[in-house]
Amino acid sequence: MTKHSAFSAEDAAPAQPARRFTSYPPASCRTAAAQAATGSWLDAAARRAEHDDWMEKHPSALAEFEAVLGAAKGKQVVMFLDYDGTLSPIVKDPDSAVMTDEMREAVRGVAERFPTAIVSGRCRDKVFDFVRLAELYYAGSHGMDIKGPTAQSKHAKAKVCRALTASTAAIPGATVENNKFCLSVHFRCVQEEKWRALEDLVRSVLKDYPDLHLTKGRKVLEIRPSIKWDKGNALQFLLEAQGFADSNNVFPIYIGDDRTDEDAFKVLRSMGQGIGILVSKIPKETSASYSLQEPSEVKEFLHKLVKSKQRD
Ligand SMILES: O=P(O)(O)OC[C@H]1O[C@H](O[C@H]2O[C@H](CO)[C@@H](O)[C@H](O)[C@H]2O)[C@H](O)[C@@H](O)[C@@H]1O
Repeated sequence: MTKHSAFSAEDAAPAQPARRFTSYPPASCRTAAAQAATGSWLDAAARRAEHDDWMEKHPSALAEFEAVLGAAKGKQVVMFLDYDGTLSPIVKDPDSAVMTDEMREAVRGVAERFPTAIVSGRCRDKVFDFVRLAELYYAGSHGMDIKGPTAQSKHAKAKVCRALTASTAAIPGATVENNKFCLSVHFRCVQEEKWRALEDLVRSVLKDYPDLHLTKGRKVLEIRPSIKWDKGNALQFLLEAQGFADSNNVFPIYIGDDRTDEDAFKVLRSMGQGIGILVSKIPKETSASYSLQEPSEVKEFLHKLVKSKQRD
């Protein structure tokens, strides 16, 4: 199997051997320096081994593209794409997480050939504003915007949004994002020493709202209604809505980077159909079968898929 070539530079073993000192530092420091260098080299080697092991279990969807195509042969590919960290890079300001025009064209190309859905934690309108492609299905608020909760829960959420905004104002850098049926409390710009305090504040606000629960994403606390409705349900709902319920001839491909995407990966595993692709540079516990390192590889994968359709 092809191993990942783009192993990150900071993980690589030091290029230089231990330096030679003439008079300074003294022998004891030399030993300490040599031990530190050996230690960090061993750490790097262990990290590389862990990464290689993970790549054996979750090979690159690009390197194994022909195998993916082989598995999809004769079946209807249905594409599911997470937004943040999959189609757009992770950035500090959630409102600036735009996708590039090249990525938009790649998604458009796929959507012209395969039924395609965006499944995001963001509210549907916001993710649509970023993607701006009319020909797609959109599932916002972790899929809740397909099967919307009641007006009463929306009202409760507006209240909790105000309460969270007020109570987290004391933590510099914390921001609250209203995702219509869900809320996000961002801490990417909060000093690490304050993370615990922020979580405690959020949890204390949520005590008054037993119908809401908290999950964690990439430097984000996500608050959602405690109903069994996640990206996995959204995937099943969208397959049914597109007429693929109980079909053996469907090959869903779900690409995502975060914990909430795991619900969709698990659904695919239990269906025994299609594949999940995790977008990650580092080894992570996942139910996805394949991996891609970053959004630029997602774009390349989408381009390959479009080309494969032209080959048919
Ligand atoms: O399901 P997704 O489309 O991946 O949405 C999950 C959350 O994504 C956004 O937050 C993440 O991306 C931000 C912009 O790059 C980054 O600043 C933040 O740290 C990440 O967690 C979005 O803002 C959240 O509302 C979504 O829940």
